[in-house]
Amino acid sequence: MPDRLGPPRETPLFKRITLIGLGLIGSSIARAVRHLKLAGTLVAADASPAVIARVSELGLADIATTDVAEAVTDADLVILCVPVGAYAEVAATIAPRLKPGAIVSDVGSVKAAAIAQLSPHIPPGVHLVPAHPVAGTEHSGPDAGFATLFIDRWSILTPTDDTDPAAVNAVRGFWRALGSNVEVMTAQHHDLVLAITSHVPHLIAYNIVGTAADLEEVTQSEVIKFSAGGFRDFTRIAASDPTMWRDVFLNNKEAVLEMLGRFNEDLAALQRAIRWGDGQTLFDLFTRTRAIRRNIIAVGQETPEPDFGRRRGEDSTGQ
Ligand SMILES: NC(=O)C1=CN([C@@H]2O[C@H](COP(=O)(O)OP(=O)(O)OC[C@H]3O[C@@H](n4cnc5c(N)ncnc54)[C@H](O)[C@@H]3O)[C@@H](O)[C@H]2O)C=CC1
Ligand SMILES: O=C(O)C(=O)Cc1ccc(O)cc1
Repeated sequence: MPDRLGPPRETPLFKRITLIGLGLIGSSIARAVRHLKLAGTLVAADASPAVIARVSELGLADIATTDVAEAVTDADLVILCVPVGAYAEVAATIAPRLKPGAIVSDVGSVKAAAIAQLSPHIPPGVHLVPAHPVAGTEHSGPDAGFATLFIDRWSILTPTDDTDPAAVNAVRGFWRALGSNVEVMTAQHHDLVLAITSHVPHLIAYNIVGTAADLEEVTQSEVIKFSAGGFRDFTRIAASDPTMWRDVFLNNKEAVLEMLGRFNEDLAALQRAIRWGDGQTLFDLFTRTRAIRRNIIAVGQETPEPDFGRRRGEDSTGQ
């Protein structure tokens, strides 16, 4: 699988791109946009002065500012890369400064709530094209980003029926340039699929690490000391950003609760199989799940072993 971006473009895709939020995802986009010369001018805006100082030190943008409203002036493409809980505030701040014809997009992990929070603020003549790159790590902040993050990953676009197809195509072209495969679906479908493939797995990781930590007292600290591979993999996921994940669960409530209901039923069936010594049920499930893992690796959506979220080039300790 290619782990490099292609050569820089002769002509930029957009005259002016503004990224709002320069953490893991925003700074990864900034690095790729700079490398590929996708923007005539790249503007970076973040509410945190420390983040903006770091963006300037790292040379991630042509202009770096804490003035979010000023940052979108004359932008052709604005991408929100902030936690979903900050969307309404950011949208209200930028709305009066968006120029007609501009595209507003985002990278949020939930989509129906993203649209609900953004669309009331989008002025007539400005195009909202919600997006979600299904790529990331447990790290946060501008130092955590890397330009190859999106290569061979999926980016999902969730336009509404009213969205201008030309604007959807422009955003599709942007993510294709960053190396992603692009799929279009409804926000509701996205939220249901991601609830089971991403959100519930994170909740399970947070929960099992929390349960183990609570058991530390009775086991005299042996839980962490003797943690085997499986538990260690959960601790990586459970190290993910608390603000971002709080916002994901608060904003994809129905789908997560629906999937948790299914999960609890299946867990109860496994409990029953263990209680009654029904080895066949356990064996059949474990055989099916092993095939799923092998298939994921075969289609190249995963690095093989042992830590599927690590950056390309990192060793298995994530260093
Ligand atoms: N972390 C991951 O693996 C992935 C995250 N996402 C989505 O990307 C978005 C950003 O996540 P990360 O980059 O991981 O977060 P991060 O915590 O690394 O960065 C977020 C940045 O937003 C800034 N920010 C917060 N509120 C703001 C406001 N009101 N105005 C301006 N700036 C503000 C913060 O100062 C910070 O620099 C989230 O919506 C998340 O759901 C999507 C795919 C993967
Ligand atoms: O680090 C991991 O394993 C992830 O699952 C990263 C991730 C987190 C949130 C997303 O919306 C998409 C990808």
